Amino acid sequence: MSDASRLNELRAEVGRVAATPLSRLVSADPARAGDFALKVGPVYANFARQYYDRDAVRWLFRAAEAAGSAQRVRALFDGETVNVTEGRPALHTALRGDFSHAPVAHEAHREALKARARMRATIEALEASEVTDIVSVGIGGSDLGPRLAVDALSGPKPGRFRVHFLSNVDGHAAQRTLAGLDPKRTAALLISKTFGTQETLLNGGILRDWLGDSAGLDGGRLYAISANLERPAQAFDIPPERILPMWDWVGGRYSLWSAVGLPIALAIGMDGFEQFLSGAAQMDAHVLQTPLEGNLAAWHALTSIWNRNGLGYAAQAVLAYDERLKLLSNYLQQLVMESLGKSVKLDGSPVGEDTVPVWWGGAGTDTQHSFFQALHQGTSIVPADFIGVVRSDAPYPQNHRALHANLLAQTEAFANGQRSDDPHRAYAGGRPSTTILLDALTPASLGALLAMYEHSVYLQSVFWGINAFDQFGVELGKQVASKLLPALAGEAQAEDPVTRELLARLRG
Ligand SMILES: O=P(O)(O)OC[C@H]1O[C@](O)(CO)[C@@H](O)[C@@H]1O
Repeated sequence: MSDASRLNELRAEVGRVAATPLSRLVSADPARAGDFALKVGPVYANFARQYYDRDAVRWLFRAAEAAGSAQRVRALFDGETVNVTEGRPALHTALRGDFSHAPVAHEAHREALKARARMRATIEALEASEVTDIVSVGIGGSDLGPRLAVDALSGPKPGRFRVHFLSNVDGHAAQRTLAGLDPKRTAALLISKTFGTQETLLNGGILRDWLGDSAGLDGGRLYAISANLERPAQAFDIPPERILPMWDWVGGRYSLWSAVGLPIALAIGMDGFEQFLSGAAQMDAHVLQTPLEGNLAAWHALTSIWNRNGLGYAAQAVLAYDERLKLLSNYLQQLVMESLGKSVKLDGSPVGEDTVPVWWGGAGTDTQHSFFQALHQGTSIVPADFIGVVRSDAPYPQNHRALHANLLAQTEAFANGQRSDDPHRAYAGGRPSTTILLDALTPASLGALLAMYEHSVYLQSVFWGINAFDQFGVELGKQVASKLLPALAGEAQAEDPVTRELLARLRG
């Protein structure tokens, strides 16, 4: 079926469904409250408040089947060249489990195990040293996942190490990160798949100089994690035993499961990191082995397609009702928007449908007091993923009950709205949401949740026929920035007249 006829069919489904308000769809079919829900290990997800009905869901699964979803998932796990524009596989699943007999995937898993052994040895060496603080230097995929997991999983009691993150090229970031740290008790991890990223090289240089002589060949407190094993040695004199590998078959935003996750393992221990991987592997096994209709990632992906292409919603919110998950939306922004922010298909032809919506979010209940007004009464409808945690280890049960009350209240209010004779006080309702609940926030449940999102992203890319694993869109800005560096130093002029004017202002 062509993209155009698929889109026409989808719109016909939407036209039929949208004739009935969301609240009435639910009240007419109350069994959907349980039927539109799945539980995979520690992750429960309920899609009953999405604005579709059973026939629409059936249509979505048929369309996903026709797009070859099941075969493409197998191809991902088998290490086929799913990243066609860069000619390589995307084997993040091999970092978590041995799912395939295909030699390339199997070999990748063996490499991952070897790297894990090196991570463990590195942690033991650091534990035996006087180091108390770790500064993780990296950006994008070399930062957001580890930063989220460390923030989410570090318990209330201090661990063996305090882990800090430095990403932004703005020198204030380095200044703030280093303030209060003792170079003699700090180790730095320079994390960069390419080891060519401007921010990481500049901040890495600051760390090397700040650590001073003791970080040199015999000091042992400057580490690198990279797929480029030569550059850290050349540019930073880091010896091979302090360079941990990653590989070109892992995308940056899918790399937190590799040695890029060393900050996580330092914060929660290597055993905790292994549990994080096991949780992801549990989700992998589910996604690989479960037919689409019972497949959590497929439900999530098809819901996103319905909201984007069917209902035409241009934004998506992720609202974590757990303070420890406040960085989840930052992480998902890169995962989703860098993967799906494409307008051409694998063969270079234009995509026939809209692709990724704008993803953003934050933590409830704070966000209720910032942007929820617009979500309740604004003219744009923004579907939302609400994430909650069933069991809390916080010592204030009354707060946890209040948190849950707010989570439930918001999804209900979004869906059902409330009539009023006063238009200012009326709530239209019809705002769709998915509620995702983790049994508890543990390394395993977080791993499973993030793997679910990864697979949802991949399945959306399969539906649209786009490549989820390249990111050429971010290159142009980098190229222009490097051309402008001489102009900022006063050694050249900018060609673009507006840039010239702004440059004059910036140079004072
Ligand atoms: O790990 P690296 O090579 O420093 O790249 C950092 C990030 O830069 C990007 O290439 C683009 O911003 C991301 O995809 C990547 O995660």
